[in-house]
Amino acid sequence: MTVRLAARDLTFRYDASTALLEHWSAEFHAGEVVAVTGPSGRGKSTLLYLLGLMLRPASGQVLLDGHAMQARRDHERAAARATQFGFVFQDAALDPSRTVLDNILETTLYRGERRRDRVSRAEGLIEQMGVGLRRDAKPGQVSGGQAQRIALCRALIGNPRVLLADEPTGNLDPASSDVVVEAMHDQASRGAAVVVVTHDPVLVARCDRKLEL
Ligand SMILES: Nc1ncnc2c1ncn2[C@@H]1O[C@H](COP(=O)(O)OP(=O)(O)OP(=O)(O)O)[C@@H](O)[C@H]1O
Repeated sequence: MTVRLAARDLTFRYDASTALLEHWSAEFHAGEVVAVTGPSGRGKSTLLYLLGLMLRPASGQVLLDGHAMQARRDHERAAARATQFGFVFQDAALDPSRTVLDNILETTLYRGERRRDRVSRAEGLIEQMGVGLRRDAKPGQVSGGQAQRIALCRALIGNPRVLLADEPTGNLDPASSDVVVEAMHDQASRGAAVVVVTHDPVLVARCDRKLEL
């Protein structure tokens, strides 16, 4: 199996306090959906930020397709994030001043694709996720569950090689959760490594593997 993303010997602390992660290693394969579980406050979201190149560890490496990303400069890490990663934040983190459609399109702005093509892909995703919204709705007008699925659309539209999702089914009923799980497996079947932080046992059971933090 191809190792898409690897953590090697990661140590991380926010301040002088005890380390949240200490010499932590794991591999995430192309085609695989991995659940990360563990008690609240253990550092699961932090791990996703490290894997997603938003934080730098005190020591250790994150490797994307075998390339060490730690020593790269900020703009190179940002470029990798924009082109290779999709991220679903725990609170969806939609921009309230822009429409749902523009929130989803945000990550595709610099890809040199025609707007018409990007819009039709976004609309396909909105439909697939069963969000049931006018595309000119603003995030203030959507429910928590709709916001989560919109955030997933935004993460998927760039066809990421790595999809990192923090509690993506936290606000969802079982039918909507199902759609989200299917979408994550679809992305894995396109060759992505998918890492999902969750407390939801139903979601864990539908992942290929579980890592306990
Ligand atoms: N920016 C920050 N600065 C300082 N401490 C932080 C920061 N972000 C998180 N922490 C602390 O780090 C610890 C781990 O937080 P994190 O959100 O990674 O845990 P988690 O396992 O995802 O928790 P939950 O399951 O409740 O979402 C917590 O004690 C939290 O208070």
